[in-house]
Amino acid sequence: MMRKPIMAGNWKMNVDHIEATGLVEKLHFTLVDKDWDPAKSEAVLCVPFTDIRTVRTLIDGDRLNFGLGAQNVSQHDNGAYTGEISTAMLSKLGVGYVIVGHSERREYYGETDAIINAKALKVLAAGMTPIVCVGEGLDIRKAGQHVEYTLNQVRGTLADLTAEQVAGLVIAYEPVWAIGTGEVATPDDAQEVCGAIRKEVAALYDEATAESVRIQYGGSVKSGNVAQIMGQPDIDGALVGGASLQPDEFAAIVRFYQL
Ligand SMILES: O=C[C@H](O)COP(=O)(O)O
Repeated sequence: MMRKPIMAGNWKMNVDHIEATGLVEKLHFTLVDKDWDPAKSEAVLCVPFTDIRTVRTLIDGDRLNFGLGAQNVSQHDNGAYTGEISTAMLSKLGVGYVIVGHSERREYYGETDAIINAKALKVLAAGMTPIVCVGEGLDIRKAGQHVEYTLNQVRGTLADLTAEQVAGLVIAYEPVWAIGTGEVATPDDAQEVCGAIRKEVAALYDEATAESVRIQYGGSVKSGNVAQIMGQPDIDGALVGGASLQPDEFAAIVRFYQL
């Protein structure tokens, strides 16, 4: 089966809803100028909650070929969870993707595999696609435990998901030491773990599910290094932080698959 590549920009806590208008328009015009063919790859913007309405309106109004994503969601349906946002609220705004378990959520907000698993299940139940993040820190990498550590996160975060659900989701492998540091994993390093993730999905489910799930690499992806990383057999796209805030950079990354 041919997997459709997916390039997702994670704006993190940057860009207010006014600035979002400028960024989306610039990105759109850059891509249109360059004859981007959205049939060949998918582009998703994972924006702050406060930007969702604005970006949805721009996508609909200008018929832009971008998917819309959120960066987090509650694992609860509704109720007394001050400050939280539910899957129902997101899906009603036309959100299609939700990042769950980003390493920054794990590190600063204590999210465990069990919480991330609960969030992934809720996202799926609401008809959206989770982008489930996994990846090791520097100490684990130095100790040579990165593959086993990451696979353990995969097992924990995918618990109780059906084969059909896993076939449709996106797993983002982000070695924490490569996030926002300018330090990119080598193509072989990235492939080692992404290949192991696909094998693990085959072992947990079946070959067809493993062939279908899309696996992204994330960590200092830029227009200048995207080709090397995406050239690997088990890497189907990128989760891009810093470079997604620069329209020319992100447009070049999105267009990589049609060059
Ligand atoms: O979600 C995106 C990743 O954390 C990568 O961020 P970065 O491209 O700024 O290294």
